[in-house]
Amino acid sequence: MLFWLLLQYGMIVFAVVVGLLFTAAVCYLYYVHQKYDHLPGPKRDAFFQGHSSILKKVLAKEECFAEVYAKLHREYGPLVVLFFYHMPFLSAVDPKVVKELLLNNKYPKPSLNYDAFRSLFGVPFMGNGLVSECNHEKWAIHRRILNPAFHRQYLKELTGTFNESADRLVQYLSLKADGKTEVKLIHAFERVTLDVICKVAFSMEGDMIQQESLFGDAIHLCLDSMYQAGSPIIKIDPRKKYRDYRRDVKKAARLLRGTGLKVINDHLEDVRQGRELKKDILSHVIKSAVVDGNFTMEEMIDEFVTLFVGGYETTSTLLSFTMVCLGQNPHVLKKLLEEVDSVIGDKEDITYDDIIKMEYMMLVLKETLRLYPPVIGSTRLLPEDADILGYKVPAGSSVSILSYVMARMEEFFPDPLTFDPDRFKDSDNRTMYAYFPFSMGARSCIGQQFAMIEARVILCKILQKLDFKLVPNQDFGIYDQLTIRPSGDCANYISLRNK
Ligand code: HEM
Repeated sequence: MLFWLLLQYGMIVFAVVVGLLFTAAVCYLYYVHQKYDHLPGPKRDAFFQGHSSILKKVLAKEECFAEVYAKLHREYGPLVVLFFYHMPFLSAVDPKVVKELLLNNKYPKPSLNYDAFRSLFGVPFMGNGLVSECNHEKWAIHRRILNPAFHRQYLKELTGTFNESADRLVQYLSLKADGKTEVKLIHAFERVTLDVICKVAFSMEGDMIQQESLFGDAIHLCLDSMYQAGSPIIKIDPRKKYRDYRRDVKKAARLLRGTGLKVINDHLEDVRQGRELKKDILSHVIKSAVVDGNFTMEEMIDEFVTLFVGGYETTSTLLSFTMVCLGQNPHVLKKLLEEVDSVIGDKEDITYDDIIKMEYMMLVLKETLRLYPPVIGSTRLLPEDADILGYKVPAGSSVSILSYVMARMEEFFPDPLTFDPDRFKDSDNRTMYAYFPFSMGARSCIGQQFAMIEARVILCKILQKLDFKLVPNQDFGIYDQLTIRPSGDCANYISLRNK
């Protein structure tokens, strides 16, 4: 009898607690909605999930985020808000907002957005490396130490290493250059950029181009899981499929950090043995850690993984999209080949001085980054209430500024969907804050020079020796996985060039 009374009492208490929690959640969500309901944007599909149909389509890879926002901005104007569950996501596409948010250090990166960079299902990943450190003072110390390693002057001295990797790529592609084999360039570029980052940044041994590499798969898996972090289900779903997924992601994160630990220990051993430090980017971190104690071991591993991830997929994506654009625009390819032949000719070692003469190639890369910026934009946190384009936006909001969307707007780039490298020859102030594939301001990409040197050396080498023809009727869409990349394989028929 007493048992039943207690059970009934317990159930009443439980129902009251659940009821209170539910009411609190409803009130909270109502309060959050009220704060943003004056902003433009589509109607929410559901009170709790917000714009869940959009999120579902994006996570199912039916649409990419950048395209979703591009459509919304066309419909609702330069400021748009979407709700994913209780979280408002604002996007602004206006040069004044870009300038204010990106060039002003008072707007930090929103820490919450970078949680998925720091750890994956509880296993450390990029930690508080340069990309994900949101405390400005802490970030500034590490950035100051790493800046010289990415300076043009320093990278100039490493052009030989870029050449060696590009030569290995040409060898690899030449083996398939029979004019009829479909070669998936996307994978070839992933291998070469992995090879470059391993050698230039970390002096790692081994040929990543000829060998199947575990690292590429590990990075893809980690990027995918960072992307999927938008869905809370994936973190807790007990079904085998999701348990296996979480296990594989954790294993991949451990592989990358474990490799970092080994590479760092090799460098530290050089210091202990009094040997000269290797001429690579990691040595700048090691020197600073040993001399000034500016990095702990965990922080060094954070930077290792950050550079590994940041430096590999972005540049391979740029190369893949460039080859798609060149294949689709034979007049551009012809002009570029003329430049390669006149500046490089049969030269084997491409120097920094050679590549800066390749002015048209630079325009081609810039135009590719306009249409296909691998990182679609940046996000900043408003520390206090702000007026954005005439709307009051509450403190604590995250506002995204999307290079992908702005660089495809007619008002900044006439006839935006046409691939026209010459448009950058005389670009004016209109485009100054509408084109920022490497972001802008203090938190802009540290690897911009690195990527552009690498891309030019690789393009020069492959165009010098090989002919490319896009395999017709393949998928030329965009695949969104945190960074964007071609949804197809960028398949080409390759033959040796007949000059
Ligand atoms: C085409 C190639 C690349 C593109 C389009 C690109 C783009 C970007 C963008 C847009 C950001 C800002 C991200 C944000 O706001 O959260 C960024 C940051 C960063 N990128 Fe790149 N990136 C490229 C290549 C590289 C390379 C080759 C490296 C390293 C070797 C690199 C390392 C980094 C790092 C460490 C940051 C964080 C910088 C900081 O906050 O101090 N990136 N990149």
